[in-house]
Amino acid sequence: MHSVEVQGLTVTRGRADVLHEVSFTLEPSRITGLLGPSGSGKTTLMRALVGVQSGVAGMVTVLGLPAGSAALRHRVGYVTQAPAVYTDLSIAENLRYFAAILGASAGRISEVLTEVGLATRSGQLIGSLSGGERARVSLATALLGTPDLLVLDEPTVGLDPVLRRDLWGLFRHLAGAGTTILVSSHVMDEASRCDRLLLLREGRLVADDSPAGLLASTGTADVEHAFLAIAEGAPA
Ligand SMILES: Nc1ncnc2c1ncn2[C@@H]1O[C@H](COP(=O)(O)OP(=O)(O)OP(=O)(O)O)[C@@H](O)[C@H]1O
Repeated sequence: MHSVEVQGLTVTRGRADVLHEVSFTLEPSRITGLLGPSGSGKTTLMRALVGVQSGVAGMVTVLGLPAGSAALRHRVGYVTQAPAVYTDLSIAENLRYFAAILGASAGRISEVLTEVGLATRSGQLIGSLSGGERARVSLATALLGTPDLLVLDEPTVGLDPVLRRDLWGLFRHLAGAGTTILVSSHVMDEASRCDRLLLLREGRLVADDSPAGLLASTGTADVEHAFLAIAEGAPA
């Protein structure tokens, strides 16, 4: 059973089509990496899955329902590139605010704080946190509702290698519990941590394969070179 099914997704932003006839599925318990150069349409694709993008044509079904359905609000977690948290509140106050909206319990707040490694910092104001810490608070808010689908837009940007490793460990743990994860990155070395890769180029899906399958089909040694091989071979 697919958790996400996208068929013929075309998105128009301004006067231009920024996604062209994109089709793919996502499966539970899998981490799918969404890779592509800046401007290739990664954020637009994620926004379409979450149901906050306008100008959408085609079919986007999430957990059996049309993307953006009210019933999906608790079941889909979305972490945007810019942390969506209130800087004049503490970590705990932010989480209490979002927990109230979602109907999540106080116990759940403690759980997510532990998952993102911020349990001992809950009283600290967001404004005094580092960028990486803010990103983890943002992730914690997305986890509050125990989502079945987690959509993460470049969650490891600006994080040091230890935090990046820890966060990928957390993603793997969540996938192990059945969560469907879509994570965008333009750091190609993170691609090898994914079960599957979607490569976007100029709004078109140019590859959909496992990391090993991608290297084998392009005869390359790493995802960066695989991407270049595909980009050079594909018509713009
Ligand atoms: N509000 C908008 N109006 C018109 N065009 C837009 C708008 N927002 C984004 N675009 C265009 O849509 C295309 C895809 O943008 P998108 O943000 O999805 O790319 P991305 O792959 O996520 O890039 P990055 O890695 O830099 O975040 C870009 O060409 C961008 O200029």
